[in-house]
Amino acid sequence: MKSPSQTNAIDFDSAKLQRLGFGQRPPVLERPFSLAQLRQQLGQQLQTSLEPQRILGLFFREIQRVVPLDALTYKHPASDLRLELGQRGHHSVTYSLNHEDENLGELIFRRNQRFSEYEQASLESLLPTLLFPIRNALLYRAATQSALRDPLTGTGNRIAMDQTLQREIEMSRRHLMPLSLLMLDIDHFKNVNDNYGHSAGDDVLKAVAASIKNQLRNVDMVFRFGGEEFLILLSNTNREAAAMVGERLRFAAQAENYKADGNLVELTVSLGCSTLLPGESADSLLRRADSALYVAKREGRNRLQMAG
Ligand SMILES: Nc1nc2c(ncn2[C@@H]2O[C@H](COP(=O)(O)OP(=O)(O)OP(=O)(O)O)[C@@H](O)[C@H]2O)c(=O)[nH]1
Repeated sequence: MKSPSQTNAIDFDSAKLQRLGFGQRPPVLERPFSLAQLRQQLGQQLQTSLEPQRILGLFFREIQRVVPLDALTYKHPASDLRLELGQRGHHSVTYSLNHEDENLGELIFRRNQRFSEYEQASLESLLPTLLFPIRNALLYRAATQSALRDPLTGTGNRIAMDQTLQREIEMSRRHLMPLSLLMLDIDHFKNVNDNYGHSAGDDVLKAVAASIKNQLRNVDMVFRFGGEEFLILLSNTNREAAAMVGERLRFAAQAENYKADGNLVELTVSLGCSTLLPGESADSLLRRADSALYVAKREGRNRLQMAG
């Protein structure tokens, strides 16, 4: 039996998505459109994606058939998720999404005109169509994130780092933007374990990761590279700017008092920094940062070494 060609498969999918209103061009919004019709349509459409951004984007677009809006905000702090769609508006109505005892986030509808009671009732009757799609999307997000996170420190793990580094290198080439990398290692970390125990060492590792994340704009670019080693990817950052970030991280680590088994410990970190060269591979970029880190250690620790 001949298997369907890829072209056929794509045609079928796009036709199906088109019928559900996912065409490339946004459909002309027809009004009036009954609430019951819209509820039915949303019930089908919203379950075709597991991405919160996509689900809320569709919801935001479609509900405007019955309630014109200027903006929609969705917040789910437990998933570290905040999405903003549209512009700001003076008036707002807020709903908390709950399913049984589970909090599925908060939705804020905004616009410059007051919401009438009828409009609020309409929104309330459409909100249930979001519950299961959002719940599935949150579960999916949690599952994919846990596969990509280091459970101890909450930073990205090695798999996430490999994927992100490759993607950032491609972006850097395509958009002709610099890309730098910092490799950070805690100095004499073995002493913390030896003096206070492994579990106290774990607490210190968590605190160091938190201190690194506090100093950075994009916390999604911090990865635990090895035991007490972290890797920080700095997109659109040249050598000089990366050196400044590296020094900032070094000062922050030194300024902080870490708690190990109830005792205050002072720590320093050493860093190696490399900036992507034309045509350079991910391996080579990592190797150069690692060699620079080795030099920083050899030359006395608590320092930043730039790769040559
Ligand atoms: N508590 C804890 N310790 C870890 C973990 N992973 C690695 N380590 C410890 O990190 C220490 C690393 O020690 P070394 O590689 O000798 O380096 P160091 O003592 O930091 O010294 P320098 O890097 O040379 O400044 C070892 O004691 C490891 O057991 C972890 O997940 N938790």
